[in-house]
Order: sequence, then structure tokens, then C-alpha cells
Amino acid sequence: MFNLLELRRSSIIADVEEALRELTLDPRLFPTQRTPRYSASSSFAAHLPNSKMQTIRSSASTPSLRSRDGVIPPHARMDPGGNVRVVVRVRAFLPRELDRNAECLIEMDPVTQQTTLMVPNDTDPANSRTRSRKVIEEKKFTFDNSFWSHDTRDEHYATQEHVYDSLGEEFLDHNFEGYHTCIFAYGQTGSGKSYTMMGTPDQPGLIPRTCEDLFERIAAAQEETPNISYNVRVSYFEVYNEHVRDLLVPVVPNTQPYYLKIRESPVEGPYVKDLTEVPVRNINEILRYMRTGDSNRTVASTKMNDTSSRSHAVFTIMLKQIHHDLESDETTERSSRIRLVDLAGSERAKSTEATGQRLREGSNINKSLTTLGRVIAALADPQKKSKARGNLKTSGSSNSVVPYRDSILTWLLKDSLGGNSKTAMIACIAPSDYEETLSTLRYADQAKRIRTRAVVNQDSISAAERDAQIAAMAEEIRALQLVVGDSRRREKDAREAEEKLEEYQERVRGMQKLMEERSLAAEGKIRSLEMENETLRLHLKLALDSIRNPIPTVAVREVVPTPDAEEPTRTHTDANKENEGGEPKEKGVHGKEVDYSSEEDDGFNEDEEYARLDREAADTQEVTRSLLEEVRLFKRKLADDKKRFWPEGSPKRKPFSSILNLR
Ligand SMILES: Nc1ncnc2c1ncn2[C@@H]1O[C@H](COP(=O)(O)OP(=O)(O)OP(=O)(O)O)[C@@H](O)[C@H]1O
Repeated sequence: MFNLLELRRSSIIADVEEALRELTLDPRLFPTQRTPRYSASSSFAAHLPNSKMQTIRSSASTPSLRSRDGVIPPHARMDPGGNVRVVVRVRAFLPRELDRNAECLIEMDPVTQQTTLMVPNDTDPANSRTRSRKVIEEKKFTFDNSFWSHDTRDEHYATQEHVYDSLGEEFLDHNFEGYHTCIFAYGQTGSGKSYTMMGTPDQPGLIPRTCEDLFERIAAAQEETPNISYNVRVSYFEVYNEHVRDLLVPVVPNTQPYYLKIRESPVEGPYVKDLTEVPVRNINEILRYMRTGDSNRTVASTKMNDTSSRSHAVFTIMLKQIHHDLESDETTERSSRIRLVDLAGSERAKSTEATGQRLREGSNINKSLTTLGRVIAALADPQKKSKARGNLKTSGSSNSVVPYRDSILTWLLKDSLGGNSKTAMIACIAPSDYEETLSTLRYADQAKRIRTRAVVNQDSISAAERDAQIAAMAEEIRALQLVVGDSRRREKDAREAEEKLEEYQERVRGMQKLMEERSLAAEGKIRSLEMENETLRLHLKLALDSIRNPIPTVAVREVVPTPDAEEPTRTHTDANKENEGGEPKEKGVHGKEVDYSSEEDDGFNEDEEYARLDREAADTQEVTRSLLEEVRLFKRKLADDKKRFWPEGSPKRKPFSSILNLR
């Protein structure tokens, strides 16, 4: 009995130990302590099967990624939900502000992270608009961080490095854990967004620092664990005047800019179609692309900022980590997206004194930022959202209440603002503009309430699954090869058919030519036959006329020569005599000699002559009939050929000369 109980006890202890071991692997059970330096490989390895607990060093709210069966349970992959992280940063005075003796209206408490906006005095002309307000009062806001970058001499001065260490580094941790992240800088024009995101060569901002840290971590991880491979790709685009432009495509001067289209996939959400995504292998490559894109950005000088960004710029890094566990022969793939967004600044046309193109840009910037404000408001106030959802019960999905699609910017950032992403907003403020700063701080305060639902984007597959996938792919390749082979064969058949068709066409062309020649010859023949027929008809008529109406014998009178006449008058007898003497006689119709000297001709038989002429006429008619018959047959042949070679409805026959290219 005792032994049985002992056995039961040990079994329970083993179960509890196992359960505890599983729980200890979940970093959410640890206090969120940040480590001085993060190790990429340790982060990934920490969540892989058989990992040791001490390798977990991330401070993020990382869910358990243990998955031996290749499927991460939904509760483990889902972030319990986190609010958008909101920080605020105030910049130093610019020369124009120093010139007008502007006063700093911002105070920040380094302990409570509270930011206070104070009431301006009456002397600063930049705040004249404020005086028209009914109530002007001090406003206090608390954010996750308040970065004091106003006075370098202050001990709490927040440098670029400070900002990266407080925000960028932690977000990169999330990326290595498999979460999508997004950091966007918001604020009025000239408030320091580009400085914070991109920085200067001497003071690099969040983007270059993230790139640098990313490759440092990859290099360190690869030294540590060779069985994790990394794949990094980068893209960079801007939204300018509600159009998307690829910043990694070289700008060709004096040509129309090429704008890209937005598509939405059920899995990936909205995305830019045909956007350049380049693979990068080291820090130099990624920085080169970053600079190229940055130099392609639309920037212009306004009264508020010499280098004002006229567009929203989105720099995206895609990180893929592929881990292969030799022991379990399991492959795990994590993909994350790092979105770093430098928004264009809100601006008042009066302050920027913009006209023409700058004014149009400004109005488009304001329009998209207003939509961003409405999206933030809809996401931040779930009550309003659900109320609206209730109202829309009959009309559609819950998403329809958030006006993502009202601007290109919000549509593209849909996932980052209210979906699968850990998101941070950096509210940049100028030190001496009450109205604009209040508006920015209210915006930021509202954004604090937005909750996103980030998911670890990881797929694990066992050796068996991988083999099955490979087999399926091989099958697919085989099927594709068959299709390709089939289409090649069909292509060949089509080519042969085309050649045959060409040959037929050539033959038809030849026949056409022959027929046209024959037709011409026939026309000529018909014409000459008709002429001959006409001649014969005339001839016959003449002959018949001459037979029916013979020329009567002319009675010749003897003329007695007069003495004074030189030549004696010739008599008929004389004429006969001459004839007898071999002089030419007049010729008859058919070349026969006809003697018209006397009406009574001894050898002439009228009936015989009529009969002969009738025969001759009949012969001629017969010849003509047979010729006409021949012509009729020829015409019929032509009609038959035409029917054969130009069936009805076939294209209009071209002139033969055009077929032969004869001019
Ligand atoms: N923290 C800072 N420290 C020192 N200088 C700063 C800081 N922030 C901004 N500046 C300077 O302020 C000016 C305006 O900054 P920046 O161009 O970053 O503003 P922006 O918000 O991006 O403006 P826009 O929306 O018009 O593009 C620049 O000359 C920049 O160098």
C-alpha cells in the first residue's frame, strides 16, 4: 500500500515538475527587466523546443513559443493585447525662434514622465491665435516616455541614442520574437520628426540605429548558433499627394512619376503592389538603400522648415529567422515586419505661407492626418466603436466603422494601427507653439488608448511535415513541368499550323494571281471576239446588200470628139478594150472580181450565190455561238473559283496588286 502511495506521489511530483518546467519557459511570468544587450539568437532559441530557461532575456511580453507538434496553440501565439506605446519629444529652439525671443512652453518630469504645456505670454506673435481662445490653460499629459531634447546642457537631455535605447531597442526585441512592429513619428511641421526617425550623419536617428543594431545582433547570433539563418529584406515608399511612390526605384528626371497601386489580401492585409523589396546582407547594404530612398523623398523648403518632408515615408524591414533543430529535425520559421514611419507634418497654410504646389501638398497632408486622427479616435474609443457597430449591425463588419480606407496612409497602416502589430507613436513637439502642440498632445493622448493584438508570426514544421511539404512541392513541380511540356508541345503545333497556314495563304495568293491573269485574258478575248463578230456582221450585211441591190450597168454614151478637144472622148468599147488589154477590174465584196459592165452575166447564178451566202452566215453564227458558249463557261468557272476561294463573309478581297506589293 505504502509503495503504491509512494509511486502515486512520485508520479504527481513528476507531473507538477513538468507543468512547472513548461510554465517557467513562458517569459510572461518573469518581471520585465531589460538586459543591457539583447542577443538575437538567445531570443529565438529561448522559445524553441528544448531551450534552457536562462537563455530568455527579452523583456517583451513574449508568449510561449514551444511547439513540438509544429502548431503554436492560439493562446500562446496571441499577445494578450497591448496599448500603443506613446512617447513625446520636444526639440530645441530653431534660429527663427531664438530670433523672436520665443519662450519654451514645455516642461517634462523625468520621474513621472509627465509633460506640461504652459500658457504662452502675450508677446510671442507665433501664439497670437491662442489669444482668440475662450479658455487658455495649462495642460498636463502623461506618456510612456517624455524625451526632453530642448536643452543640451540639461542633465535629462534626451539624445538620439537615448531615444533608441528606450524605444527602438525594445521594439527590435519584439521583432526577433516574431512580432510585427511599427514606430511612427507624428507632429506639426518642423517639430523634429525626420530628425528623430532619420537624424543626421552625425546624429543618426531611429531608422539607421535599428538597421545597425539588427545586423549586429544577427552577426552575434550567427557566431553563437549556426543553425539559425536570417533573411533580411527592405522596402521604402512614400505617400505623396495620396499616391504611393517606390523610393528604391531611381528617379528619372523629366518623366512622369510612377505610382503604385494598393491591394488587400485576406492574410497580409493592405499592401503595395509591385513594391521593390531588396534582400540585404549587411549593415552597409541596408544603409545604402536607406540613403537612396531618403534622397528620393519629396522634400521642399517652407517658411516653417527648410527641409520639410512633403510626404509620409514608410521604411520597412522584413526579418525572417529560420531555425533548424538537428535533434528533432524540426524547422521553425519566424517572420516579422519592422515599419518605421516618418509622417509629413501637419501645417497651417498661414504659418507656412504656402501657395501653389506646396499648398496642395499641405492640404493633402492635412487631409490624411485628419483621417489618421479619426482612425485613432475610432480605435481609441471602443465604446464609440461598439455603439457605431451596433448602429451598423445591419450594414456590415465592425471594421467598417474605422475609416481606414479614407486615406492611403491609414489604409496602408491598418494592420499597424489596429491589428497584428506592436505599435509606438513618437509625438514630436515644438517648444513654443501652444495651439499646434496642444493638438499633437491630444492626438497622442488619444492614441494611448488604442489596443493592438500582436501575434507571433511563426510556423514550425516537423521533419515528417517538411518531407510531406517537399513531396507536395515536388508533385507540384512535376505537374507544372507537365503543363509546361504540354504548352510547349501546343506551341510547337501552333507554330506548325501557322507555317501551314502561311503556305496555304501563299498558294491562295498564287491562285488569285492566276485567276486575275486569266480573267484579264478572258476579258481581252471576249472583247476581240465581240469585235470580230461585229466585223463579220457588218461584212455579211454589206454582202447581202450588194447582192440584193446589185449596182446597175451604166449605159455609156459615145462621145464624138470635137475638133478643138485635145483628147477624144472615150467610149464604153474603149474601156472594154482597155480591160481586155489586162487593165485591173473592180473587185467584189469577197475579193472576187466582179464585172459590173453588163446586167446579164453569163456565169452568175443568183440562187446558188444566196445559198452560199446563207451557208457562210450560218457558219459565222455557229462560230459566234460556240465562242459565246465558251465565254459563258469561262464566266461560270470564274464564279465557281470565287465561291471556293472567297467564301461568303470572308474578308473583303484585296486588290491583287496590294497582295503582291506592287505599286
Ligand atoms: N531634437 C533635436 N535637436 C536638435 N535639432 C532638432 C531636433 N529636432 C529637430 N531639430 C531640427 O529642427 C528642424 C526641423 O526638424 P525636422 O526636419 O526633423 O522636422 P519635421 O517634423 O520632420 O518637419 P516636416 O514635417 O516639415 O518635415 C531641423 O533643422 C532639425 O535639425
